[in-house]
Amino acid sequence: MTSILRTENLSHRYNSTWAIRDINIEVEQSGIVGLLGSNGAGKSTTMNIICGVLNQTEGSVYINGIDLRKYPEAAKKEIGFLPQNPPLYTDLTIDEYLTYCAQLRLMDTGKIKPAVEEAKERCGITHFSSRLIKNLSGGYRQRVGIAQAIIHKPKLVVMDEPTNGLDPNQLIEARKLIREIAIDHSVLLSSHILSEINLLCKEIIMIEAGRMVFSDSMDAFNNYVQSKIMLLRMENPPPKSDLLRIQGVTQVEFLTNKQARVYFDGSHEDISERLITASVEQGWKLKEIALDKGLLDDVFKQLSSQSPQ
Ligand SMILES: Nc1ncnc2c1ncn2[C@@H]1O[C@H](COP(=O)(O)OP(=O)(O)OP(=O)(O)O)[C@@H](O)[C@H]1O
Repeated sequence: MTSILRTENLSHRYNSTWAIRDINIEVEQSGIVGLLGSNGAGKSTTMNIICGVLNQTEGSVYINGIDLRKYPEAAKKEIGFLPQNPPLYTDLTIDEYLTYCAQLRLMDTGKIKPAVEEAKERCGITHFSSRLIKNLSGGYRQRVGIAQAIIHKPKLVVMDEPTNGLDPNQLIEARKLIREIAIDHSVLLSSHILSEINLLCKEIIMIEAGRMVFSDSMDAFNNYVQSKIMLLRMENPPPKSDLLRIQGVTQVEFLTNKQARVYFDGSHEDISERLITASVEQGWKLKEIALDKGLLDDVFKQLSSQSPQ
């Protein structure tokens, strides 16, 4: 089956330095693929090129097998795009705005009204149809942004940091909506937050400083990234020097007076055993011991030094 998205050695420079270099992405027909990278890694550049908003310096983009550079109109029919700052016209109502977006997508006049109704229904914004966009909350504006991205029923929906800046309740709703959209569309979604990608995506592509450093399933990623940090919570913590005396411990950082981050060498099973034994012997009253995978900087360092790409 043809991949819905394939990029070949995608490279771009805005000035003399490359913003992205040799990005090779392949997205199959359904589900959510995450594009992870720190700020400035090249996520927006990659997504803008994939959506035909920016012309690449080198390389190719194929949407459902169609060369985007050669046949932009045909290829763009299959793409919906939610950029980092959704292109909302805030003085229009939701109905006016979505109708305008459908016209820009060159949809047949007779199909526009039902398409607007369907997109509103899917995004849960029907009850605000005649409300001006400027009078909507951030979460609802994001839904309108998603509605414009799916109005023409594209096969691929590209979302640039769609959960950025949402409050915790809006976040839950936005994730739910994205999962629903992914049932019958392929979704490529970017984030600089590893846990966000972990929650939503079945596959992950990671870029760092414009280069692809990882591309595989989320499970493979979690197995690949071996954390070298333990988080300990103790009722009666020892001094730092005692922790540093334990074989394999290389660094200790107290986050609160009861919680410590312990960096180690060797296997985590060995170090856990030594820490637990020391806790029993020395009476630290260990309440929690867990691997800490949350430090994206460490993951980047580990992957960029290990990856063959
Ligand atoms: N219009 C531009 N002109 C010059 N340089 C640019 C331009 N847009 C982006 N860059 C540079 O290209 C690199 C990649 O930027 P890009 O916005 O693609 O990264 P990003 O991963 O999306 O980051 P963020 O999450 O901060 O948006 C950065 O070094 C950035 O400074």
